[in-house]
Amino acid sequence: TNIEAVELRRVAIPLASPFRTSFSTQTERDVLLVRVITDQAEGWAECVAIADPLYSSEFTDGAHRIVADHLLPRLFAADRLNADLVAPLLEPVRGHRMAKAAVETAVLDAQLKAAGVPLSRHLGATATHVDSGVSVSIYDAVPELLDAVAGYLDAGYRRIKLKIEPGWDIEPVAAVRERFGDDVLLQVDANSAYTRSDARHLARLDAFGLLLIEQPLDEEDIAGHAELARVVRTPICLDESVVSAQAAYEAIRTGACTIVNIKPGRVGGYLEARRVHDVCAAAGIPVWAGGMLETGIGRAANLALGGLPNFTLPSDISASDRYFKQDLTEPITMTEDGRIEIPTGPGIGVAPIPEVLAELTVSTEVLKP
Ligand SMILES: O=C(O)CCC(=O)N[C@@H](C(=O)O)c1ccccc1
Repeated sequence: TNIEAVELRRVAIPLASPFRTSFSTQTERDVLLVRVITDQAEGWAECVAIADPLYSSEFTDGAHRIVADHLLPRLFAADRLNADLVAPLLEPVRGHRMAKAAVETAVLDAQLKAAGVPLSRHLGATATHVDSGVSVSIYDAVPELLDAVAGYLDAGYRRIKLKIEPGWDIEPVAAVRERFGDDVLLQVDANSAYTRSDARHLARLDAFGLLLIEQPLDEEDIAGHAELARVVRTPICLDESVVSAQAAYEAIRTGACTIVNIKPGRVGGYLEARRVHDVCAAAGIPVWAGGMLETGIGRAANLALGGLPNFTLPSDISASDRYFKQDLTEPITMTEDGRIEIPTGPGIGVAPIPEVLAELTVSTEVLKP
C-alpha cells in the first residue's frame, strides 16, 4: 500500500438525547475521522476518543495532534506499508491506543477495499449477524428510565445495560426488574465509580440476576476486582482495564474478571482486538463488543469484529438511531429480533455520505508523505 495522502477531519454530530454516565454527560460527539488515500483505494476510520479525557487519558484534540505530529510521520517514513506493519511502526510512541487504532484501521480499510475483502472475513468472523444490546443513560428519576427501557425493549434490543453510579444503582435495577420481569437480559456498567469498600453494597446487586457488573472499580485496581469477585456473585466484566491482550491475560490470571468487553479503539485496533478475543477464548472467558458512541464508520467495523466465535454475549452495537437522528453513513438498522447484519462489502463495508459529511465537518486537513 502506497499512501498518497491522509486526511484528518473533525466532525461534530449532535446526539439524539443526552447520554449520562458516571463520568460525563454527552450531548454531541466531537469526532476525529482518518481517511487514508492510496493509489488503489481509500480507507476510513473513526477515532473513539471523546472530547474530554474522562473515560481514559485520551481525548479528541490530543488524539488529533498525536496522529498528525507523531504517528503519520512514522508511517510516511516507511518504505513499504501494510496494516500488519502499522503497530510495529508506531510502537516507539507510548500509549495513545485510540489514536493508533484509528490510523491502523484506516490503512486496513484501504488495503481490504483494494483487495475486495470484507473486514469480517479478514478477522475470521463466523457469524453473519451480531446480537444487539443497548446502553441506557443515567436519568434524573426512575420513571424516565423505565420509559426509555420500555422503548428499547419494544425496538427489539436483546439486552439492557444500565449505567450506574453511587446513588443510582440498586433502585433503578430493582425498578427495571419489577417492571419488565426476570427474563430480560440485564447488566450494569459503573465506569469505575466504586471503590473496594463498596463490596457489600455491590453484592446487593446479586439479588437481580444480572449478566455481569462492568468495571466497578478503578481501571488500575486489578487486585481490587479479584477481591470483589470473592464477595460479589454476579460475574465481573472489565472494560477500561483491558487495554491490550497482555492486560487481558493478567486480569484473567488474577481472577479480576470472568467476562471481557472488547473495544477495538481502547486496545489499539482491530488486530489487537482479535488477540484479546483469542486470549479470552483460550481461557474460556466470553467476550462482547463494547461501544464508544461510534458513528456508522466505527459501528460497521465493530460489527465485523463482533462476528468472531467467542463474542457470545449481546453487544453494545445498537442501531444508528439509538444516538443519531442522522448518521454519517447509511443508517445501521436492527431486525425485530434484535440482531444487526454484519456488512458484507470490502473493508469496513461503508463510507460516509458526502453531503452529510460536508454538513457536519468542523475542520479538515490533508497530510502527505
Ligand atoms: O452504545 C454505545 O456505543 C455506547 C456504549 C457505552 O455505554 N459506552 C460507554 C462505556 O462506558 O462503555 C462509553 C461511551 C462513550 C465514551 C466512553 C464510554
